[in-house]
Amino acid sequence: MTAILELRNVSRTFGGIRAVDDVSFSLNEGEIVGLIGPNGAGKSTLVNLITGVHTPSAGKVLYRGEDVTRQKPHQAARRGLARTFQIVQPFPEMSVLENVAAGEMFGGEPSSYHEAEERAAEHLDFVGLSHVAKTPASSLTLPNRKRLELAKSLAMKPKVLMLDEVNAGLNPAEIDGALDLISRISRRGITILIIEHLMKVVLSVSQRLMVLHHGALIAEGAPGEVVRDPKVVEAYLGSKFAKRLESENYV
Ligand SMILES: Nc1ncnc2c1ncn2[C@@H]1O[C@H](COP(=O)(O)OP(=O)(O)OP(=O)(O)O)[C@@H](O)[C@H]1O
Repeated sequence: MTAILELRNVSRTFGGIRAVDDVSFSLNEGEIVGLIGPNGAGKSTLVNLITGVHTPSAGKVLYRGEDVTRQKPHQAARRGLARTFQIVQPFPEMSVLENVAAGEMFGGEPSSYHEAEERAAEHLDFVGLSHVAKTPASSLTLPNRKRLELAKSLAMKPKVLMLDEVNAGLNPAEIDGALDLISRISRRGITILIIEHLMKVVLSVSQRLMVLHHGALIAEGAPGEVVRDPKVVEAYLGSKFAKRLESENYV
């Protein structure tokens, strides 16, 4: 398999805090990889390092083998390194369709605004929001805001899509819908890095799992092995919960 994204010994410090500590990994084209770890482990910082929001203090970020360590956020976006945000922030006054069309104008290089809206309508159809296309984004329910966030990121023509807690706050039926959508996005060939606190969710979609703790990658591999790793049980899962995941056949 070809690595689409690679981090080599990446660290990032903020003052005295080592938010990301000597992290190395690759994402292969088309994979869905889960990233888990306790609050403050460095997950969001890692995404910010991949999308050019922060520059590593040390180490390298490679995209398709090209050194992109010092890229700016707009350059990362043009390369197709896209993310969703934990706190969903659409342009509230604009309609759902206009929100996605804005993403197309920025990342999709349409020949006209009309074309941007046409493509935006296709993204809304894909995520199941056609029926609220003309509604102001501010009036959407939480699950639909999350779908809008995904439609906006699809407008950016992502190659690697980083999903930050897209299932937080959803009920089980809404989570099933979101997981179905993530699988359909993956089938388009988009590589997915999913950051998720809900273990049952991350285990149901991830082909590989990585665990961050105090900024360092403490485990990486097949989900079943990672969940049984004593370091991961101690740092994150707790032995009771890890056993429950096994007994309920999640791993
Ligand atoms: N811009 C910043 N300036 C200073 N410290 C920061 C900055 N961004 C992150 N940190 C610190 O880096 C560490 C890692 O934070 P980060 O938000 O990446 O963790 P996280 O794993 O995403 O947490 P959560 O699951 O709560 O979102 C924390 O100690 C945090 O306070």
